[in-house]
Amino acid sequence: MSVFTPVSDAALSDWLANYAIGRLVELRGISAGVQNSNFFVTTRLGRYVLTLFETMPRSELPFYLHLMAHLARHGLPVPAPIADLDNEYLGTLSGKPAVLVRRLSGASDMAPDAARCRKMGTMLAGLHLAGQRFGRRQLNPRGAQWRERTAEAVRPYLVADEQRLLDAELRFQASIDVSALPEGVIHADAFRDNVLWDEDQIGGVIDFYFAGNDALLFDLAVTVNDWCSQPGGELNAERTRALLRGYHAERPLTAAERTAWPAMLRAAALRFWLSRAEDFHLPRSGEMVLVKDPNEYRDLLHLRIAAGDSLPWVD
Ligand SMILES: Nc1ncnc2c1ncn2[C@@H]1O[C@H](COP(=O)(O)OP(=O)(O)OP(=O)(O)O)[C@@H](O)[C@H]1O
Ligand SMILES: N[C@@H](CCO)C(=O)O
Repeated sequence: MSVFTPVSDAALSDWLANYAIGRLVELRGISAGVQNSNFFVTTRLGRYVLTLFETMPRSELPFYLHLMAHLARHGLPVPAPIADLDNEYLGTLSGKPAVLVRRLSGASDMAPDAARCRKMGTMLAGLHLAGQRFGRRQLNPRGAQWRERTAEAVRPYLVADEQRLLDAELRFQASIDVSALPEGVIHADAFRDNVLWDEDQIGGVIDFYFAGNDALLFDLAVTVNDWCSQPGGELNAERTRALLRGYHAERPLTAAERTAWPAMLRAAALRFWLSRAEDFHLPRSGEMVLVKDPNEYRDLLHLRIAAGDSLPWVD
């Protein structure tokens, strides 16, 4: 369920009077997604998605909206926000911060083949290259500081083996020098369900609300862990190499990134183990988070540690 705050046709019609996209033709709630209220909106001039932000503070939203506008200006298929007649992206509807973005075409593919993984690598490099010139900066909200804080909060809920794994991994990650890694704005949640395929092209990359500045390689690791893991969790070498090659052809990976690759795959696995464990053990009242299985990413972390240095790379 993803419509938490209702919007009536009448309220939306009034709101749209301050936009240049024509009168309302159809309003329909979207049944996927767990963070915000989303609606498909058709007007006389086109198709859009209306998002009402349920929990994110209004002050944090301009970073994301301007990032999406910036990436869209660079030709990437991301949801460009629509400005109202006062030239503002962010409005208020049903008492919530609200934005209209362009509706993109396609559907997600939960079993992408190597050719699609390669295209995803190309897309991620494009996002990183365009992001280099983005004028705003915000640290990855799920970066190193968040990791420490969240680990402390969820640790009491873990069993002894899990606590040992967590403590050892936090020590390991704290020992990694990331200063030589190229950094920039990363999507940070480019899972398969956030990418829409239109025939064999990527029609959309959505859900930028975890974006921030961090090592670009971390984004690649998040993406590879989700796109290229086999059912047991081990990386599929063909798909991993395809994704990395697609990326490398656009933004060549450096020697420092090669060295840091195993550690980044572990950092990415830890990040999603922690966020899922937090959602599971410490659900915040008033937040409607669909809890995904934390054990999947705990087990992925075990596997990446066990793999040591023998993980697929571009070569
Ligand atoms: N710009 C867009 N164009 C086309 N479809 C979209 C767009 N934005 C969202 N959708 C559709 O709405 C669904 C829910 O959106 P989204 O994933 O952003 O929800 P959310 O609740 O904000 O985030 P989460 O994925 O964390 O639950 C997507 O799976 C997709 O089908
Ligand atoms: N991609 C996240 C969900 C939040 O967007 C996860 O799988 O835990």
